[in-house]
Order: sequence, then C-alpha cells, then structure tokens
Amino acid sequence: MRTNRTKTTSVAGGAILENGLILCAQRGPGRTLEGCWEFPGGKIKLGESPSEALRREIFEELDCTVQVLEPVCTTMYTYPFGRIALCIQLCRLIQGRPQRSEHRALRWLAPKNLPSLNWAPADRPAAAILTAMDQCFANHHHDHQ
Ligand SMILES: Nc1nc2c([nH]c(=O)n2[C@H]2C[C@H](O)[C@@H](COP(=O)(O)OP(=O)(O)OP(=O)(O)O)O2)c(=O)[nH]1
Repeated sequence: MRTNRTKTTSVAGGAILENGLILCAQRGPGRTLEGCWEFPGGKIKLGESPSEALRREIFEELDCTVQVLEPVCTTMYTYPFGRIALCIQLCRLIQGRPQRSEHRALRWLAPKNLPSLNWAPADRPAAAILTAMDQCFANHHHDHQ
C-alpha cells in the first residue's frame, strides 16, 4: 500500500480524570504502535469536532460516556506511517466504567507517575503537561465532590 506522507490525520485522545487519577491505555496487538501507551480515543471523522469524536470513540472502545472538560494540548507528530495532529482533552466519566476491549491493558495513574510508561511519541508532551498540572487535579477533584 502506498503511504501518503503529506496528509495529516486528526486524532482525539481523552485524559479521563477520576479521583485524581488518569486512565492510561496500552495499544493492543496488531495495531500501529503496539504496546505503546496512549489516551483512549481515535481518528476524528469529517464534520466531527474533537470533543464529539472523543465521546464517540470512548463509547465504542470503553463502553462508557465521558464529559469533555477542557483541552490539554494539541501536538503534531510525524510517524513513519504518517503525520497526526493529536488533540488531548481532559474528561470525566458521567456514565459507566471503562471496559477493556481492544486495548492490551488499562491503568489508572497519578499524574506525577505518567512518565513511567512508554507513551506513544505523540503523547509525550501531553503526558508531561498533565504531570506538571498534578496539583490542579487535586483541586479539581474537590470541586466535583
Ligand atoms: N487513540 C489514540 N491514538 C493515538 C494516540 N497517540 C498516537 O500517536 N495515536 C495514533 C495511533 C494511530 O495511528 C492514530 C489513531 O488511530 P486509532 O486509535 O483510531 O487507531 P486505529 O487502530 O484505528 O488505527 P490503526 O492502528 O489502524 O492505524 O493515532 C492517542 O493518545 N490516542
């Protein structure tokens, strides 16, 4: 298959925050970036906003519903298979619990521990920002209780 190196694929990822912890997901077998950690989500379809895409993808992949709270960052990254624009947004669960289906593993981590995982390269800036914002999430938790 011919790869098109100039096209940018837009991807939405959700940093789901609960009780001060963030949900991390490990990409499953047979997928690009197998074994790397990511924020659950997926490709944004034509006509969708990043938030709409995120709610849809998280419902499809994890069988739960999230509310999108605020953007964390957007990064551009060029992989050997193509360029992506990755939009990471902070979310919270409003219905259901994340159910693992296509991921190899799901893990809840304190923001300060995010750098301990082998993140997909495009996710590293978001993981670093979330780590730096650790103290804000402690406050955020209290706001919602
Ligand atoms: N969902 C998600 N994808 C990410 C993240 N970071 C990152 O580099 N990606 C990449 C992996 C994929 O190439 C693309 C998202 O596609 P996807 O999650 O819909 O994956 P997919 O299985 O449909 O795609 P593929 O393996 O068939 O390429 O963006 C992330 O945090 N979340």
